[in-house]
Amino acid sequence: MLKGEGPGPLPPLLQQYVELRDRYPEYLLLFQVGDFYECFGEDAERLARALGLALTHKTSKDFTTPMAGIPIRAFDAYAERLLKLGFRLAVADQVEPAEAAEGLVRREVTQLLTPGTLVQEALLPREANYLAAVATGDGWGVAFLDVSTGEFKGTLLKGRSALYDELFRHRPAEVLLAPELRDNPEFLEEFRKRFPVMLSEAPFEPEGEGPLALRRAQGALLAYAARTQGGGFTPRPFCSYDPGAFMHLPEATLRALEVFEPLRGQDTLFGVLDETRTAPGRRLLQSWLRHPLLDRGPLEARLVRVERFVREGALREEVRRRLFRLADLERLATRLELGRAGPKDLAALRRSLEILPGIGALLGEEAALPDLSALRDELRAALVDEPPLKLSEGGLIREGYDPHLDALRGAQREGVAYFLELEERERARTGIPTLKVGYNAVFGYHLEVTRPYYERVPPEYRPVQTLKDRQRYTLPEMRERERELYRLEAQVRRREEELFLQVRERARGEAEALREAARILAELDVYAALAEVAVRQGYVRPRFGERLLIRAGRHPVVERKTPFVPNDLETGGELVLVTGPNMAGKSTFLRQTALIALLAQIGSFVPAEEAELPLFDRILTRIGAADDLAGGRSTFMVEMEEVALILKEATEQSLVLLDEVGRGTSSLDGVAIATAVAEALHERRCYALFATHYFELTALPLPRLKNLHVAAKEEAGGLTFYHQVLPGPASKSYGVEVARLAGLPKEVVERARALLQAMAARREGPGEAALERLLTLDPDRLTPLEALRLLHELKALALGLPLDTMKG
Ligand SMILES: Nc1ncnc2c1ncn2[C@@H]1O[C@H](COP(=O)(O)OP(=O)(O)OP(=O)(O)O)[C@@H](O)[C@H]1O
Repeated sequence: MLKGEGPGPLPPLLQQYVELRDRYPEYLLLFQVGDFYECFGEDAERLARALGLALTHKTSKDFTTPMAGIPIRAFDAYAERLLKLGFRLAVADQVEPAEAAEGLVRREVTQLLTPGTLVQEALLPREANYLAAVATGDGWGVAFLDVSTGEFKGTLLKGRSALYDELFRHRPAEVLLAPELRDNPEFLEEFRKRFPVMLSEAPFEPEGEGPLALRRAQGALLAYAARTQGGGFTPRPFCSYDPGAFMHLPEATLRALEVFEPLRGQDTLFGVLDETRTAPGRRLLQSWLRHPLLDRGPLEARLVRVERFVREGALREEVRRRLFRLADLERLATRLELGRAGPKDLAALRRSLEILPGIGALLGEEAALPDLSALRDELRAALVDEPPLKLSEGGLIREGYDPHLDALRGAQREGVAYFLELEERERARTGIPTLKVGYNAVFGYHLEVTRPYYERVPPEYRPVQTLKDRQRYTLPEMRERERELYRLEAQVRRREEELFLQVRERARGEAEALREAARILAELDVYAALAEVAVRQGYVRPRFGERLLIRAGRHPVVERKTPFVPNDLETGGELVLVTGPNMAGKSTFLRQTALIALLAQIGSFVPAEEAELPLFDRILTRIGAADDLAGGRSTFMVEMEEVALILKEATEQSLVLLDEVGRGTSSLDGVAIATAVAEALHERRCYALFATHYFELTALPLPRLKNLHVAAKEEAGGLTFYHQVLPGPASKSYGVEVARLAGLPKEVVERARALLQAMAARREGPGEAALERLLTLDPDRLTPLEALRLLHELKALALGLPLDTMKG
């Protein structure tokens, strides 16, 4: 029931509201009343709270209820906020003109809006906008649907972590979980922490082909899309893909390399690369970054295309200039199919089709664009230059397109001309110089006479309205003419609508060709964008081979902000240890190597003077302070889990980056773990870069160990960082020096220096000291307490620590 006060029955308007609202219980119903969308009762309170709106009251004779609303003209902005706040929206519009209604205006729900099923350009992000569904069965089935483009795909995965990686790659806006997952509190809790997105419900009835889990996921997506799109929606054919066909980029890697999202600051790899000029191009570039290729053939093919645009600057510029004016043809094709394309959409389509042949001519064979000139000509002939936003506004079909419409408009013009002439005629006839023909919504056309001339008003004038200083009249012949005009107006509107729908139908028939054009143009856009970045930033075309050789490599994101010191790397799959003081640039060096590899495997040029790279099957990373995403686990625990996964997955074709593994525990454990991990990586024969503070590692007796260090120099004023990577291990750690630079209190720095010296001295022979102490005592004469104290003492001696640090 509607929360309200008063004894009476619900007023009819609210009755209608409640009926519609109850049909969409999971949605917030926005109910059109004139120029506003209103909510009533508790929903009004929710709406007002969410948007910070004033809450008013709807009051009728003996009923009152809270009311809050948003103006329709500001709908997009409010809807976007509401969706972000986690609302699903049902929009109930008045579906007949208020004048035509007998009693209450008819209202219907015309749109259901949820974050994962949007097709409204104004509400959509520029990225792909996925709805995902997850089900279990013979594995983990996950399927994705982008309603705005019709993209529909999915895959069967073996385990939960693969599922998380796949979801993380696609960043769905909304997720449907099968009942067995939704009802599993442990799964649900973990899932919600990792993916704070809207979870919605749908039946998981199997649809399509393939393993059961995948069919169930597909079924859920189709059911949900059918509900929100009102049945008119058919996705593109389902594409079952194999994540193993692409380079494996786990969530940890995408995060650590800041591919799409910054860890700190705002800059990302995508941000640097995104010189695309069209929305489909932008989405394609994102998709390439999520799915780097494994095979040389297609990569070389991409590189050839990028190289052409690098070499031919004028061509690149010209193509990019034209691409800029293109509409999002991919999403437009979907709106055509859904019957949701408006006059502006068709105008944008026309503009785009006018640009197409020019691009085709510039590129020749390379852009085999479908011929859409017939549709273009049709749109040119049919639509006025600047059509209105809404079909109902009228005035969108061009003169000369349809003889019938032209005839109606001709008659309409004559009708209007009659009223203009009427003014002249009646002035002459009555001798009233101020006589005017006017129009208003209530009385229609009328004759207006001011007070001084009342006496001259002829008897056949029929008064319709009296104002302070003027009277309004009508004539029988005027009434007739007016009715005729209305009739013509309605006919014109109807005819325009008919013609518009015909043209839209024609365009809809070309939806597939439009998608094809969009696909080709998106690729062009990405090639041109990658070339643009390559030229601006001085990238080179990478080669693929056995060695990992990078000459004068740079970090593509860091180099945009600071003067960058380029660095070299050459390895044939050795374990490369990188040492050097904190802040020297070890992490940056590791990251830039991985970013160069990633860029090469999407077919991009890379920030270096020369680069030869193996085709990596995966990039695995353990870098930086691990945020505990799933909650409850310590930093060290997360770190070890990541290392475990790396050791499990790394192959000879993998690029592995480890940054300071073992930091999160005691230093002895840390060294031990780091050493064992280094040995295991060495064993795996993967391409590994291992940055560490443990100098013990640099001397490990491993045949394929290579030491590099990042140079720094101690000078009078402290440390100078050169950010230069040089052969061999670093000479010492400089940790205390960096601590001083960071502003640790002077006395603490002094104390640390002293301790460091003491420990270094004792480390010469810590075993000796412990042994000596052991030999001087008689175990039989010790109390248990003394024995315990002694054990602490021995341990301190063995570690070379001062005794007073080991109390307790
Ligand atoms: N080659 C380079 N040229 C210019 N600046 C660099 C270079 N490498 C790193 N830097 C800058 O030096 C700073 C420290 O870099 P980074 O975090 O890589 O150091 P680190 O050795 O990994 O430090 P820590 O051991 O404390 O993690 C950063 O601000 C980075 O921008």
